[in-house]
Amino acid sequence: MSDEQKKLEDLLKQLQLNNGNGPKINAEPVRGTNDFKFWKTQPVTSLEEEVTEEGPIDKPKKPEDISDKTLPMLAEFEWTTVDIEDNEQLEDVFVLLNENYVEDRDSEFRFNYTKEFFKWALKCPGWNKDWNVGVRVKNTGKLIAFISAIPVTLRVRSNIIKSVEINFLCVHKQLRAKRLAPVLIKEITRRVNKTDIWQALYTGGAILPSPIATCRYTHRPLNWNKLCDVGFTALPSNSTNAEMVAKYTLPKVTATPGLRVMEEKDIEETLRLFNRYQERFELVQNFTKEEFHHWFLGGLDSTSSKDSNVIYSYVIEDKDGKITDFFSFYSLPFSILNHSVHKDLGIGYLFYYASDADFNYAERYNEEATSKLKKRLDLIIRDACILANNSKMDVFNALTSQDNALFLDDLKFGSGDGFLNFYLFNYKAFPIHGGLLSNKSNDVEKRSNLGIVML
Ligand SMILES: CCCCCCCCCCCCCC(=O)SCCNC(=O)CCNC(=O)[C@H](O)C(C)(C)COP(=O)(O)OP(=O)(O)OC[C@H]1O[C@@H](n2cnc3c(N)ncnc32)[C@H](O)[C@@H]1OP(=O)(O)O
Repeated sequence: MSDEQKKLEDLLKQLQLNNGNGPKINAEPVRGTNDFKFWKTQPVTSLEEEVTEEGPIDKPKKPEDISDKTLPMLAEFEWTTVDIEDNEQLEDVFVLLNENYVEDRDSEFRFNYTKEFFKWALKCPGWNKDWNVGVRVKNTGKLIAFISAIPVTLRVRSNIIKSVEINFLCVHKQLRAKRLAPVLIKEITRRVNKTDIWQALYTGGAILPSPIATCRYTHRPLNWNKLCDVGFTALPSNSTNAEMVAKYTLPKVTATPGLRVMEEKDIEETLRLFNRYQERFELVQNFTKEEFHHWFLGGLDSTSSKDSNVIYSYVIEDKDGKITDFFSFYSLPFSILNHSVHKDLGIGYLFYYASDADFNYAERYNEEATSKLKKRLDLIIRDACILANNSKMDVFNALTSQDNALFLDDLKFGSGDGFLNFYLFNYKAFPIHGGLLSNKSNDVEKRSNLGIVML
């Protein structure tokens, strides 16, 4: 591995952003399902099993069959339902997450979760106050653990599943390995089951029984100089600074004719385009109009996440006024501690996109269809990088999901060390291709059949 690659790998290692425990994946010894004391008791597909039929694992239950009582909790702690509309309680959550969500990091960088980010992530249409579950120290009231659920409608191949997405599971660093996580998971399961929902989607770096898909993180440096300055990377010995800057420098102006910020009036047409694009994937989230509005135009109220620079959505309109493409990315920066000049590191994450470039072809893998879509995605995702850069983001992340493998190499996204596993709770499903070949490089030909992006 060259110096430059090594440095980039180091940079990428530090940028294992989503779900914190990504970097551990390679170090984990291989375990069998029986070694998972908690998970072997849950309705999940075991690691050894070959799925022969898709569908729920547990026998059907009714909400009345589920206990009304919270799970027992250790004497010094107590359950709390975090009211995320109360600024103080919301602050407790982001202090907990900012300080404890990401592991394996010297105390140089921290996620800079903001209230706006949480409002966007947790207050989606249909959100349930009861599903923001915390644990506090009885004496002091300090929040030491959290888990959340939001409602989603999933499509797994042709089956529509009313479900939840579980996210932001976190236990304070000093209280790790005390089996609190299984209690949090069981408590959120109880609360969700009480509303007659029996399936969940979740992701993580850790390998648990059993991933339905595995994707890899990729990262596109935008501001090489700053990434160097803050110690994320150093100048490779065989390159000049000018060469590295030239490699990653993007123009200020986007290239796609008709590109503009997505507006309220575009919602219906863009959702139609998006739904049609998503048909190609085997696992997707189905959005209602209201949900689409929330996830792509920001919050539900006037203090919208869009205005707070959390979610960025763009459409491309042709000369007849038809929307032909759309793309979106969100921002979740790091705070840089103890640096004299730089206080933040801007990080953009590719979210959803759609294009009609291959709609005239019945077959997704048709050579001409592939070439048209690749050309289009190269153009529009490059513009996404330009816009992210113009919005002061320093690096742009994408997974190997969706059709991403078509543009990742061309647009200079480097493969990261982290992998993200996708899991379904109480639902057996055949594996879904995550866009990786067996040697873990991008599968440019087949791309991915996973059409869902989780925060
Ligand atoms: C229908 C509704 C259903 C709803 C529920 C659906 C399921 C939702 C599932 C949750 C989806 C979350 C999605 C996200 O938010 S993924 C993000 C997870 N958070 C982080 O990585 C932040 C930093 N880490 C921590 O805060 C802690 O290390 C956590 C909280 C992760 C574990 O705490 P701790 O380190 O103190 O351990 P323990 O002694 O309490 O517990 C040990 C047990 O926990 C199992 N474990 C470890 N990590 C994870 C993990 N990421 N998903 C599921 N299980 C995990 C582990 O294998 C062991 O079980 P087993 O090996 O004995 O079997």
